[in-house]
Amino acid sequence: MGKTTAEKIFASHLVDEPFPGTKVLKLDVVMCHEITTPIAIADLMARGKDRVFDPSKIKAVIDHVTPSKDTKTATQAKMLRDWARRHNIKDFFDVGQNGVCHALFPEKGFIRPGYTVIMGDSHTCTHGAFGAFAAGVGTTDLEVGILKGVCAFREPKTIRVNLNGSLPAGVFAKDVILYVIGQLGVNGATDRVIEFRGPVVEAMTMESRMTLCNMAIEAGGTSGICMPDMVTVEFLWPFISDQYPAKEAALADFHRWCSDDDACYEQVFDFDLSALEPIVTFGYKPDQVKSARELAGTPVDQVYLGSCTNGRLEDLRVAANILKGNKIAPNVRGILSPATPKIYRDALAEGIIDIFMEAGFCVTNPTCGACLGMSNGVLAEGEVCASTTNRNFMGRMGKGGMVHLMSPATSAATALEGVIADPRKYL
Ligand SMILES: CC(C)[C@H](C(=O)O)[C@@H](O)C(=O)O
Ligand code: SF4
Repeated sequence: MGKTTAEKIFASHLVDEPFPGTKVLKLDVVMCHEITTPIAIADLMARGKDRVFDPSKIKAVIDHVTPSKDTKTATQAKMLRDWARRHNIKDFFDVGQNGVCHALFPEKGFIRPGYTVIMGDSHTCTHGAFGAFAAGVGTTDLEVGILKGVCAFREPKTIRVNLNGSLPAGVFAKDVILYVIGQLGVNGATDRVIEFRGPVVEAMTMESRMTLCNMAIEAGGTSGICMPDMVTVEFLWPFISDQYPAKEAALADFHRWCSDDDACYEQVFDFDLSALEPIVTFGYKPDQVKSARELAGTPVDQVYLGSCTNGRLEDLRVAANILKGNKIAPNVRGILSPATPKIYRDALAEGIIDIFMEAGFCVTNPTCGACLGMSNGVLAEGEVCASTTNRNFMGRMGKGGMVHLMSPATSAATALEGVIADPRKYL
């Protein structure tokens, strides 16, 4: 019997099985940010265990609220900063170099096919786009990870989602994942790995695959996973070119992590996406989805472009193409947070930032900020935001505020009209 990618990673990283089904895995990367890691640090210090297993395998960033907005967030940032210095963690990203963790760490080339990755953050599943097993964990697991470089998991079963056909114009990875979550439901993949397969994924850039895997958790999934292929090799090539004689050799090496043809899945879904429309959420759960066409005309107060889901260069490009030469509606505020400094600078160099500013957008520094209602665009009570983020929970972007999740294209069209709009008319 063949193995899935997740099964291969579990088998190759297994160090112990203390109880049947509970597997302790060796970790390749432990990622840290300033909201959850300081809690782990404080506890480790209190227990006299202020140590790290391997500073080169720990990556840390201040990203959720940055630069700090008040004493509380400044203290969280300081705890992470002091800890990174104390333990000689070289890959630590502070104000000026920092960006949203799930965009920044892949951009730095920290993730490889076959890796095990944990972080005290639910959207860690994003990194599965590289063919890795990447899972969000709680404080206790994070502490053990930092201290010993291992983590215990119940081995998840894999759900295979075949994305067939090809995406029509104006339809993007975000529409695909919103549609998939709509089909699976918010608990449809609980404690499962979602393996994204098929021609639609194969045609996607790494950025789009990250958008796809990013929201696996919104269907309950432990990790999303895409098969590593030449797209993966091309993305990682600047970081691995000294390790392989040629790209084909890297591809052959990565290929061993792909699921075997005779691997066994708990469930298989087949979706033909050739007629998929732009998708928007309408309620307070990410599986409450309709087409942008059906929701067109719904008023919004703010449009937000950014986050670990859709704050990457290709997202900004798509939105800029729609905004170019136009002004956003007078009733909306437009906010753009490029996800990393590199994305920001590349967007500047391409004239994208100018297009956003000409259209009337406010451009913030790279940060999570508005995505979780902490800074740089918090909603007032009763306000509605069209957003490229991943969660529409009640009050997510501000107490009493409502969020409609959508693609960068749909949010750009919505910004121009001041009401939810179908982006296809701007193509
Ligand atoms: C702050 C952090 C723990 C949280 C998460 O785990 O997801 C945040 O990133 C979010 O998106 O709500
Ligand atoms: S951008 Fe939003 S979803 Fe992503 S890590 Fe930050 S707060 Fe969480």
